[in-house]
Amino acid sequence: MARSTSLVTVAALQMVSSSDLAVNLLRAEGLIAEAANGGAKLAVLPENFALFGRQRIFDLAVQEAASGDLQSQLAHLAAKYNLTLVAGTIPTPAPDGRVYATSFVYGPDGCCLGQYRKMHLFDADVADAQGSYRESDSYAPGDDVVVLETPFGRIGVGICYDLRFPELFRQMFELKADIVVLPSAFTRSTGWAHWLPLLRARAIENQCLVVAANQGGVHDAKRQTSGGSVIIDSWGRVLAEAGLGEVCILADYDSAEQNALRLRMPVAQHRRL
Ligand SMILES: O=C(O)CNC(=O)[C@H](CS)NC(=O)CCC(=O)C(=O)O
Repeated sequence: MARSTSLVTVAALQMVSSSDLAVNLLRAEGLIAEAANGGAKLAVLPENFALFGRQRIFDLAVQEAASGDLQSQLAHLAAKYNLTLVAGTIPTPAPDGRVYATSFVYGPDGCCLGQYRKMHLFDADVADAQGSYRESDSYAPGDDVVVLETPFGRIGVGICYDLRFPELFRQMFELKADIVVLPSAFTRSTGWAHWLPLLRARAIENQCLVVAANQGGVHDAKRQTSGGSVIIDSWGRVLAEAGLGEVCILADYDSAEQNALRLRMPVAQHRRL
């Protein structure tokens, strides 16, 4: 039977990134290839997929600003595998000497469709081996909400800790986002408690597809991430879900079904605030 034209296969790529850029890139390509083989037209990499850990982010940001080498490689991967690639995050220089956690999005022709800089920074104390997270020591916050037009829908981009701020996703909804992508590196303790319910809430309240790609494993003695990368439809159904480890999950996004839901229950028109 012919596949409905309203269906598009999407992928969340879960990694256990290390501080070895070359190895991380090879693994990312392996997962992108797997997504393409599964028919994916959209693939989402996790936060800090290319370089996990703080030591070399400034070097990489400066190097990237000078050469753009990593960005060219990512553009090339999108074109090679003929898909829209949400390239997790990489560090880019901020004017105050810190870096932005920047998510570049590439179309299947290798053109950069846009970029989003993480707005909410994870300065929190957590009951794990690391204990204290002070992301704003090295990262500067972005200022702009980003929703990008693609042939299969409008894509809103959020990153990790942003998930805890529903007003950001509401703004994406106002900008007519159909799909929300969320590259992440949730800690194991907070992720196992909050990741899935927060993601399902964002999908349900904004009637959108959510494609959340997390880190999922042990990165060093103090840092474990929670995995559970997931694709959730606008009804809140979990269409595909990972455990731990490096894995590609796939699901079909049905835009016709989502649009029908938005007509049956037009929450966008019912808002009072
Ligand atoms: O630091 C790195 O190397 C990679 N980046 C991260 O891990 C980021 C910033 S520390 N993690 C989060 O935002 C976790 C949020 C979270 O876990 C929650 O909201 O509960």
